[in-house]
Amino acid sequence: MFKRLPGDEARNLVTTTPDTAVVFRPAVLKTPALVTLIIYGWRFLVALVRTLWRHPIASAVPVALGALYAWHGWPLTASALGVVVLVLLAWAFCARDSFARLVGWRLLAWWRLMSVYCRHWQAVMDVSGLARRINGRAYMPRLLKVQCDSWADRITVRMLDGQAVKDWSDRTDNLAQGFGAVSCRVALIKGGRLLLTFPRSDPLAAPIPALPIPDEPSVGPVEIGKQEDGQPLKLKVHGTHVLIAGATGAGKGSFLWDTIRGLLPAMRAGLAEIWALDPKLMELSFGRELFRGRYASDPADCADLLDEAVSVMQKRAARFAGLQRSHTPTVEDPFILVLVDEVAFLTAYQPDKQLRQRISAALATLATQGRSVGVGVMAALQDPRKEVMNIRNLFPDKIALRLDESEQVDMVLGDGARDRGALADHISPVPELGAGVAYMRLETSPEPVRVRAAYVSDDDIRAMVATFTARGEAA
Ligand SMILES: Nc1ncnc2c1ncn2[C@@H]1O[C@H](COP(=O)(O)OP(=O)(O)OP(=O)(O)O)[C@@H](O)[C@H]1O
Repeated sequence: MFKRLPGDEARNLVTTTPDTAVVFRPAVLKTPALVTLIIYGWRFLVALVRTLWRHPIASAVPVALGALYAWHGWPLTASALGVVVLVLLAWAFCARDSFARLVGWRLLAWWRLMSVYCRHWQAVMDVSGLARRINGRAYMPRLLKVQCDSWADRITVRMLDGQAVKDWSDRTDNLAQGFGAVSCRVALIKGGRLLLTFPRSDPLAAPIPALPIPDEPSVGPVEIGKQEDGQPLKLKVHGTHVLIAGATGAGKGSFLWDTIRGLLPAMRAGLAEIWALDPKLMELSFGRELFRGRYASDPADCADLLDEAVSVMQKRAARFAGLQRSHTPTVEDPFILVLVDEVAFLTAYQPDKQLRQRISAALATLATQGRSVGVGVMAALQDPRKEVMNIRNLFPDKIALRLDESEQVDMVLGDGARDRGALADHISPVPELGAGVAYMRLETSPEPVRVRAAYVSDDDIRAMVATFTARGEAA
């Protein structure tokens, strides 16, 4: 009561529910002034000790300067302050990273705490409906900590007793607007504590040019773009299956071509093969020479290629049985990535029922048994509905580019993904702003991550073909 409504205010409060005549009048307990003073004194002492304990250096500097001023007057204090500032500047100049880690981000966090979060906390909590007033008493979620890095502010919050993560994830837009950020992400740290992430800048705002082809042959994770915190986006393709969904023009082709690009050295070394299915005849045909004959566009040929992949997979499984439980790529048993552009052409829109069933069965077999023997599937499609792609749950890793409807987000990324901040239906349809931008949900982490794939242009593909095919090697 003291904390929220000091003095005599509480006695004047009357709360009524809007639709009934029920009236709450808080019971006011008169507290002696001495008790109030002791409570405030105790709180002050606790806060002081906590500050000294948590920030010994930051506390020591003003104390030392104050002592210097008291004993030696302002000239010596001003000189000492100047020295401190110079040392900090020299540190920032010479060792930027350590300065940022130990001083810069902490100062920024303090500044953001004071200037943004403390200042607007009560208003944002009240207006967004996350604070509660019961019988005249205010219950406010507690702001515990603010941390900053080069990309975002991360705020640790203690929820009110009885609140659910969903209460917060339903209000991410209110929180983002309230604190002047473009978006807000909510993640549970432990029971009752949440981490709110407010990005301050967007490293994905501009298209990313094609990344250099790696020097070393590797089957991944393949670097294909950037994550929203500015870190490289490395996509695991070996030992998993990846489903990519996005509306037309969302940039699905970038994910396919970035992956091919990253695997080129491994393909040249014989450690990887890409088997390409291109029923739309638009995307992968452009670099078909890269696939060394493992390319099909006609549905019947696609079915044959898939059956062949199943047969390789089953032979491997028979050889590996009892000897090894996971696959290591070798020239004899390379990693095979079956790449399917617009898989719905084969599984849903294919008029020949027999062919459709054959293709669906082969894809399901690969997706259920392939990853431990080094056969992976990466499939792209526009329409993620179950009628179109009934095996979408067999893909452990999922990527949602721009989608037309909010319900499609959970269809692609799994239940609750949109509540956790995967706003794939909000990605801009303007290619410069939104093409290649996606939310990715991996088997190993339920939190969707916003990413952008690098753009592999037609010229890049031509250069890849020229360098990595017999034509290029002969030249
Ligand atoms: N990663 C990217 N960064 C920037 N722009 C991109 C990116 N990927 C694609 N684009 C732009 O968006 C356009 C559409 O891309 P793309 O053809 O890959 O989309 P898609 O999802 O495959 O569409 P569709 O399903 O119709 O084939 C491209 O022509 C290009 O201009």
